[in-house]
Amino acid sequence: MKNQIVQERMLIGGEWVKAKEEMDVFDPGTGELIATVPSASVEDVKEAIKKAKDGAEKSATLSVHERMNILHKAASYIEANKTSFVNTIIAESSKTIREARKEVIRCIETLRLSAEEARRIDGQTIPFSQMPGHETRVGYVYRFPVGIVAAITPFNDPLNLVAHKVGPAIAAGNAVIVKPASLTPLSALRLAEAFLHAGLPANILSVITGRGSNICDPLVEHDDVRFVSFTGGYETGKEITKKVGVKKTGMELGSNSPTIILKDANVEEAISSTVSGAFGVAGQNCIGVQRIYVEYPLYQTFLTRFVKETKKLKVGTKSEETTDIGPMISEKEAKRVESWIAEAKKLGASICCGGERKKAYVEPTVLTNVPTQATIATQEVFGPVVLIEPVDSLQEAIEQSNDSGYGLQAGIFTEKLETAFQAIHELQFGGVMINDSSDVRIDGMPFGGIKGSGIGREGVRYAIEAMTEQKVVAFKLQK
Ligand SMILES: NC(=O)c1ccc[n+]([C@@H]2O[C@H](COP(=O)([O-])OP(=O)(O)OC[C@H]3O[C@@H](n4cnc5c(N)ncnc54)[C@H](O)[C@@H]3O)[C@@H](O)[C@H]2O)c1
Ligand SMILES: O=C[C@H](O)CS(=O)(=O)O
Repeated sequence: MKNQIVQERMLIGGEWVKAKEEMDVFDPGTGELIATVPSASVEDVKEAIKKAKDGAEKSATLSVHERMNILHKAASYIEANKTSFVNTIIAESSKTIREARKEVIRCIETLRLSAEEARRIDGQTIPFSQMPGHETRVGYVYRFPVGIVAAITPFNDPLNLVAHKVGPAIAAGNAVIVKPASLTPLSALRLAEAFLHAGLPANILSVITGRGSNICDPLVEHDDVRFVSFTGGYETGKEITKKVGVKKTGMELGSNSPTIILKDANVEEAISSTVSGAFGVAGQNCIGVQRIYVEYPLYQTFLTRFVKETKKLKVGTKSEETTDIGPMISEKEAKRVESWIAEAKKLGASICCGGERKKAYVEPTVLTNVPTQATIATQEVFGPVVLIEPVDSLQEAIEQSNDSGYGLQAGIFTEKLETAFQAIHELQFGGVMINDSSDVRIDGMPFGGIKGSGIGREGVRYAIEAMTEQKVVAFKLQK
């Protein structure tokens, strides 16, 4: 039986509204139309900002325990409706049922962390008398909310990466306007429902659905928006930074993450971690393993074992428990990855396994001997493809790893502490994982990259810092 097509509404202030135009949402695995969402207009954006001004005043006056209570209640609502949230992620995104369950659990953690961190938004006293002439001054610094946060989010984690912006924004006493990915907007709408059930006052949260720049430009350019929190591709981030003007931004961008396997590595651990890191979410993971550098004595053994494990992965229907890899987010993206593989092969690369595409599904693919001028060697593939190359030494592995416009996270497998510390010091990334692949994140850690991978850090406490301003207060005491 064909799924019922749900005509969704978007949340502006405290009201669920339609727009003059609608936008279709498809299941990337079947190509079926699963819902329509409003395609917001510039007028809708302006209305959301107007409502958010009122929301920001309300949010700032909420006590810390009120914010904590709302965040915990939202988390509990999601926990009580876990299956529904899992099914929404499966329907609109690339995720398998096992991947979707993990994301819902992480979203609950993110919101509970946000509640906890709300009680830790503190300041410090300033010893003014350190400076001659200021002996009679005492003072302190404290944090206050920026006001309105614009949150623009990507398709691959349609729930938890929205929570990583909404949770900290509310914990810090802000209003937040979310513009979710046009391909996966439904989970963000369900998250908004959770907050309304939790008693979030009207106008603090809006979720405006629609396409990219036509509604994002008026959002990010507006002077009343004081923090732009963007997660997405490098090119989009670059466009946004040109438009935001004088306001705080957080940029969580792309990567082509490396993992180094030295000859003293625990091979079984390395294989398990890098296979999972390379092909989770069909490779559509910002910290997914795209490049693996293996020290020569281990290279052939590692490559043979990696290919053997890769061939065991089941590509298939997202809702089946046995499926390891679902579809990419669209057939268009799958064709892009297919063309990058073809280009690498034409330039001399070898395909050890995979390489085939069927509609939006791409087989997990292992390439070797990839020329450095190949697109797939330098850009972010954001698909189920990994390059495995030999290196003569740690130094060569570090040089190859750093030879990238990105710098999000890297991994290295070695048993030697000195080697690990050399890699930690010399790898130019926002995160270095030891005896793990690059694909490691907990929701409480500082997360973000350098170079083309972004500006600033997310992770609940760090997002709260970015979504607040500091105010210094000094009292001049009477002598
Ligand atoms: N660093 C991180 O934390 C992180 C996490 C997840 C994904 N990502 C990155 O996101 C990318 C994949 O996600 P995507 O394809 O949704 O990214 P994308 O840049 O295509 O879109 C991200 C968001 O920006 C919106 N957008 C598109 N064009 C825009 C424009 N001109 N102005 C303003 N907004 C615009 C989209 O509608 C979407 O909501 C990858 O590069 C991935 O590495 C990074
Ligand atoms: O795609 C990038 C994500 O931020 C990684 S994680 O899903 O949050 O671990």
